[in-house]
Amino acid sequence: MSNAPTALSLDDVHVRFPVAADWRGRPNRYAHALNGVTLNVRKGETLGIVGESGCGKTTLANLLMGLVKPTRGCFDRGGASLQIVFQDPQSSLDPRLPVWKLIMEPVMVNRRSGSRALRAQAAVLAQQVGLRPEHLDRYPHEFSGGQRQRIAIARALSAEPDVIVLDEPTSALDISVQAQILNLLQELRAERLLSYVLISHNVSVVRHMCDRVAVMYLGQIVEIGAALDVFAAPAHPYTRLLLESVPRIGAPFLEGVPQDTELPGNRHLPQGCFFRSRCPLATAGCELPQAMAEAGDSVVGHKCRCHVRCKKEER
Ligand SMILES: Nc1ncnc2c1ncn2[C@@H]1O[C@H](COP(=O)(O)OP(=O)(O)OP(=O)(O)O)[C@@H](O)[C@H]1O
Repeated sequence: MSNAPTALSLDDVHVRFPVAADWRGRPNRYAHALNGVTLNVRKGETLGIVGESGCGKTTLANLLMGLVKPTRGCFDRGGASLQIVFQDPQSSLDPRLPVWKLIMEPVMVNRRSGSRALRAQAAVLAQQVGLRPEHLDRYPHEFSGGQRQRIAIARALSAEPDVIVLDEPTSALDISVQAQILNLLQELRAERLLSYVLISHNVSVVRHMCDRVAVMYLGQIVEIGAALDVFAAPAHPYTRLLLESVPRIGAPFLEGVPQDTELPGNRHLPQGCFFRSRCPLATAGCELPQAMAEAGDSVVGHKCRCHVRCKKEER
């Protein structure tokens, strides 16, 4: 997998959103959602994106789907076609359309096939995702959450994408249904040689599904590597805390972080390492900007953005 060709790549991508304007209406304050993301997605892999709320995961998904443009840097789709599966199938499916039209909608805009041919195609896709022929003429409200997500997956497949962005694809589903949907996604990836970008705050879903994982903090990737390596030996202090923190009601997301430390906002980006103010390993050297460099475990492709935890920096 590490030698697989690249499906798409991002080079030093920045995205900022205007959040305030001067008296002439010109933006003068920004939310810095992505701050230099460099990343490639390989053909046939599942790349996981993890990080706490507000780190830029949705902005990254929207960028991949062409819904937001980089303010700086380059996004090269390399000719790949992309589709997305959203978290909540309840709101992502048009309630007025029957299942077969929902499934074929992404291609109906471009193709002039007759409705009989489209329906036949929908039947094949429905069967591949575990729906039955009699489901084709029903409407979304007649289905359970898991079945609706199967419809959303069939819909994404109908456009024959190279890459599917999975934005929290199972977090709206009952635990018992989550595994079925994840297994279905795994089977479809193998059958169709798809690439997935799996965005999730659920570390165990990423561990189960992904070949590689990228950890985001305040719009930057702070660690990337084979999922096995990152989970076995997390290098960046943020990743360590993220993996150690067990979500509990009322508990802070990062339990190892002292509670009197300030969470830096993305309107005034910190100098140096973005995680510095919350980091248990912070030293004077963290006041300098941190570059991605090989993590100290000598595993090829395992990189992190921390001078304390890296072999040497690639400046
Ligand atoms: N359209 C927008 N206008 C202003 N700020 C935005 C906009 N979209 C995102 N942001 C800001 O950019 C940052 C990243 O947001 P994003 O939604 O990408 O994070 P996230 O990791 O997906 O969070 P969550 O898991 O809560 O959805 C946040 O601080 C957010 O407030």
